[in-house]
Amino acid sequence: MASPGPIRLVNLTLGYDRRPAVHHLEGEIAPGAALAVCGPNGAGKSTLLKALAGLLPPLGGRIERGGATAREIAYLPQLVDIDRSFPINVRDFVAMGAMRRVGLFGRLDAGERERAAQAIDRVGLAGMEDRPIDTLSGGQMQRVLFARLIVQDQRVILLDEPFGAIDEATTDDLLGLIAQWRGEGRTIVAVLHELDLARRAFPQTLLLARERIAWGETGATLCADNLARARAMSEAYDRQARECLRDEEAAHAH
Ligand SMILES: Nc1ncnc2c1ncn2[C@@H]1O[C@H](COP(=O)(O)OP(=O)(O)OP(=O)(O)O)[C@@H](O)[C@H]1O
Repeated sequence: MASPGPIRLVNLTLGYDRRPAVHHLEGEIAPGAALAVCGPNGAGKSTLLKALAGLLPPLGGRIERGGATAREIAYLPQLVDIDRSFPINVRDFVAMGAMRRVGLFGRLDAGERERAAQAIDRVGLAGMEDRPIDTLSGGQMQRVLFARLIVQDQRVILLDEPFGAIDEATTDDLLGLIAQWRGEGRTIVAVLHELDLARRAFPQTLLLARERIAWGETGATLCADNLARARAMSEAYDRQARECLRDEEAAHAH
């Protein structure tokens, strides 16, 4: 892999319909870092990941991707956002990770097929290659999604709540894979709700509550003081948003 530069967030403001959801973020993700993004519900964590993946243009500021294009970044959305009704089996779904190399309608050569088979084996799903993905359990589906990430083989990997609804055994297996990716020098950014997982497996954490509360070594970032500030910030923001909404409704009523 070519040696990449850091990912830089420069005065980054993100939002929807011109309404900011994340304000004036500044920070840097070093190549090979494993960064957890934590914070209350609605803090803007998924919004930040979408922007890093190039799926949401900034309202202000910018993201510098250290020489990589957004397409060279692998992104795993939340499981609930993935449409599983598409009729496709495990083998073909995992092989789709090779799309950037072979093109949308390109033929998979023996090397790519072997790569997909190895990835399925690595996540512990050997023997399930022919299963349609809509018949998988939540944990099995998460393993399939990680297998597709292996095939994608990108140096930056973004994970939105990868351990959301999965049991301890699956979590441990997937944490093992993340450790392997780190050993290979890849950069990992993961939205995590369980702070203990961040403390266990991610040396760096960004604590987000619409803005940066803290960003640094995980233990120090997730101290009681910072967590209380994040909660207060988030509650104040929600209160303010509700008041704005009331004002808008009142304006409409007249
Ligand atoms: N597609 C959208 N259109 C409009 N507003 C959105 C959209 N997606 C998210 N938002 C708003 O942006 C804000 C941040 O949401 P986001 O999903 O990034 O938070 P989060 O930290 O990931 O939350 P959670 O922990 O609940 O998943 C919220 O107020 C949310 O309602």
